[in-house]
Amino acid sequence: MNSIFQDIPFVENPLYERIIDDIVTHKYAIVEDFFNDDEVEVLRQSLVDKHEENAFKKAAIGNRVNEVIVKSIRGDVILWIDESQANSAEKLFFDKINSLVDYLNKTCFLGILHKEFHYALYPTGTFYKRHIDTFNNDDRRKLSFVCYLNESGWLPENGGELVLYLDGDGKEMEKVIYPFPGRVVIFESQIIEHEVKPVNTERLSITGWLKTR
Ligand SMILES: O=C(O)CCC(=O)C(=O)O
Ligand SMILES: [Fe+2]
Repeated sequence: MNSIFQDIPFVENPLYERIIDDIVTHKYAIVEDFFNDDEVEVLRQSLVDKHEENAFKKAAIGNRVNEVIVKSIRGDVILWIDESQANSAEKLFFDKINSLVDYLNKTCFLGILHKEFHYALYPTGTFYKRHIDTFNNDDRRKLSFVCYLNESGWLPENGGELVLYLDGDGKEMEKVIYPFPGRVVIFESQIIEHEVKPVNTERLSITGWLKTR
């Protein structure tokens, strides 16, 4: 019998399978070249244009109910991205994100229903102290997602490393991750404490969360 639920063949995606494996095993995944050079370029240009239009705001800590700006904790400026108003760069961004989210939902029963993403620019000298991405009054964030949009040739001496604090058999272990362009880091929002070390030059990214409910 024909039905609209006729089997659409499920095609295994090796990259997504690897991401899922890494998250299940290590609580985080690092993906090189999730966005290729051209994609990074258009996304960076979109960030830079909006920043030049003065659309960015100082980032706060806490959520929208409960937010305060504390420069001794975080110094980046951000702009939330509205998917319904996406420009061509942002459409390309959400196409890739949505493809991964669909796959996660088909294979992992994570139940991701919502997402939220913002551009972030860390001016020279800024940082984001050690923290966790969920709030006392809201635990819907399941996966944190950071996508780096820096120019190619990012040097370790630029600083701005993302440090994940992991559990290495009862002993804390630091995983240091450089914000190389095209690289994406995904981690469990409710578990992984992390920080952004001080930057010695501007540092550009898109950060977001995949959420339940
Ligand atoms: O930019 C990064 O590497 C991480 C940013 C972050 O931790 C956050 O925005 O919550
Ligand atoms: Fe964070």
